[in-house]
Amino acid sequence: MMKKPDLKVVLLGDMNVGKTSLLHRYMERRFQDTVSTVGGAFYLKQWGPYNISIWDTAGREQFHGLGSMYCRSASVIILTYDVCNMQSLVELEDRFLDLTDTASDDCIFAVVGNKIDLTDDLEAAESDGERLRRGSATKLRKQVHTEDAIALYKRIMKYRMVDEIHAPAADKMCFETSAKNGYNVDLLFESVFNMVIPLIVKKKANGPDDTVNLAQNHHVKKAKSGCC
Ligand SMILES: Nc1nc2c(ncn2[C@@H]2O[C@H](COP(=O)(O)OP(=O)(O)OP(=O)(O)O)[C@@H](O)[C@H]2O)c(=O)[nH]1
Ligand SMILES: [Mg+2]
Repeated sequence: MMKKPDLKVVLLGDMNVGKTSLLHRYMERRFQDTVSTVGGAFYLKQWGPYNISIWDTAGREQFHGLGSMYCRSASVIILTYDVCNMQSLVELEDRFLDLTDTASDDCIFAVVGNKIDLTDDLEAAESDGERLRRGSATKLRKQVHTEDAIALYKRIMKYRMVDEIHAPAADKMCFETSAKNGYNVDLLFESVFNMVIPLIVKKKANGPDDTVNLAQNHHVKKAKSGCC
């Protein structure tokens, strides 16, 4: 019998930023064609003795109403934007941040700039061979800089009323990734998993009723099948 998840991780962000691709890369170790997500989907990840559910949400406006339900009791929210699209960062604050009101009080936030392979910013994001084959003329300009993401992270902490001294350091919680070539993808998920383990331990010590609520999961699944 499957054990119920010990905690919940939710990916949020505008359509087309690469949420589904990041999850495929992490869970299936590959980059493949995606279709724009309808409603949401979840994966289960075994992390040491713990079961973590990872929820992929739809960025499309029409599914916006589901967002706060997906975030309910979440321990980690991964806010994802596209480094070549400033508007996708702006949307995180304007459209997605208030959906996280339903997350756990001690929820950890990560801000993730995906598609770094499309920019010249990070030579490490591709191999020499790839760079030679492609040539550098086709690279896009990076529109969102690390400092923009760090500033957003700090505003998120303010919004959540988390004292900066108690929050994980901004530079540790802002990542730049490529679902396409895998750059920083494992680092992202492994960092947040390691960070929430103390929270799992604390929740377990507080008794089973304080862990992920089954009734709530049931609710989410019903909603999911309803809209697919
Ligand atoms: N170059 C590049 N393309 C990417 C990367 N990640 C995703 N893409 C492409 O961007 C498009 C959107 O990716 P998805 O993963 O479907 O985006 P999403 O955030 O799940 O979108 P919604 O489900 O509509 O919210 C697809 O064409 C992907 O192939 C990346 O790291 N680099
Ligand atoms: Mg998707």
